[in-house]
Amino acid sequence: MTERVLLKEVRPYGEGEPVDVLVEDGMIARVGASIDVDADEIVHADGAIALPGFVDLHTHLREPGREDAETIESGSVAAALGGFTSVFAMANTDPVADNAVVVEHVWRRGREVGLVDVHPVGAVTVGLKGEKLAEMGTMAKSSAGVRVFSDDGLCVHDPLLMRRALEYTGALGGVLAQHAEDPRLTVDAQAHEGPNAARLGLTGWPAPAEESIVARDCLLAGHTGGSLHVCHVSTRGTADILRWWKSGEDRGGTVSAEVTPHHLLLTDELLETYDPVNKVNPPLRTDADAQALRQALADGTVDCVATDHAPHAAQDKCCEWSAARPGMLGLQTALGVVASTMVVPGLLDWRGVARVMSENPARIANLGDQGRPIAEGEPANLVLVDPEHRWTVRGEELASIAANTPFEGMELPGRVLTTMLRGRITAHEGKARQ
Ligand SMILES: NC(=O)N[C@@H](CC(=O)O)C(=O)O
Ligand SMILES: [Zn+2]
Repeated sequence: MTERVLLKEVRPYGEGEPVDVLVEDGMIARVGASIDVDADEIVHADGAIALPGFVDLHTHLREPGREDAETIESGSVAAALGGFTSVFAMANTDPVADNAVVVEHVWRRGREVGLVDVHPVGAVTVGLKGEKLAEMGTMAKSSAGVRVFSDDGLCVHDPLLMRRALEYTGALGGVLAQHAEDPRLTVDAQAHEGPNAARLGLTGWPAPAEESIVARDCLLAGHTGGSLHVCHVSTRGTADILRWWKSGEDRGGTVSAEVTPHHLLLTDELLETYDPVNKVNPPLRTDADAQALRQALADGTVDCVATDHAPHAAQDKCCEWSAARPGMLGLQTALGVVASTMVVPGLLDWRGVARVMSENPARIANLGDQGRPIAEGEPANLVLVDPEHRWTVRGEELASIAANTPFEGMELPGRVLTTMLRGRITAHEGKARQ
């Protein structure tokens, strides 16, 4: 096992002159100019940017149940190659992660693979049915130590159940991640409700289906003192509600929010392709929405980026639009899309990227050893990024078993050179190291 790694010429947060970073026993032992010591491995970073390892609050790893789309192993490889050191594995597996047995399995398998910390998310309701609360306390007390709860894929839309869920997760010191989409505002929605969907004869999700749930849940978080995390914010109206919530007085409770890379970049103009690879929930919205989301991420209204990495087997994506499952790959393209939508136009600098891809998600999920400063005495959870390197996305070349990327053929800036988890290199120059 490598105990001592020397990173030559890195630029923490992309600022200042390159420095060397010595990593020993999982910790950053020294940061300074020209460190000259024996090491088990030397990484010549040539001025690459060093950031704290990325934390993804929203990943679908599909194990157990749909190992033909992704496994904890293949998803961990994708995560390490994407620069992640922690991922939160959503509960909509088969069987559902609504009990201690399933969350412990996911947690243990993640540890065995060892490329990224896999934190199982516990379901809020039994079987994701939205009827009665799952045994959240048992999942919290299990060896998996679940702290994030979500019925993601489905919305906890019953108001009393949501109130109780916020009270209960609050008492456990956890956070409730809501997939905000009121199913009673539409029937069989397939896209964003607007002229583009209408032209194709598709029923849509109206923006208020998301916004009304977000507004209600913010008020409930305040009333209960609970901790709400809004998954994949997709509309301008949601950003406005969050901005109102976060402005001014202390309203009680805590509200945080994530945006996906695809909602920052893509719009419902892609409906015209009629290619199910572009089908996702919440749906791709308008250009005005995407612009508002970029602004909201830049000004802190939306706290973080989360991938909503949602692999689907070919047969679930290569069919007619309405039969296709919603969801797209995201782990290996997240950095590139954030770089192109936020860094290149000057909306975020690299310190800002560290904030939205590592520090804020680590804070929301209460991870003590992630999203930490790059400084002596801190845990060595790091990613080295070459900002100049542009690469072309090829679904077949991604590590996921599924290949459903909406960014196929797109050239993205920013390449992950090295990912390091507690001092161990988990990915280097495009290869994971198990
Ligand atoms: N985002 C999606 O379109 N799909 C996700 C569920 C989800 O994140 O809502 C999935 O599990 O496939
Ligand atoms: Zn969701």
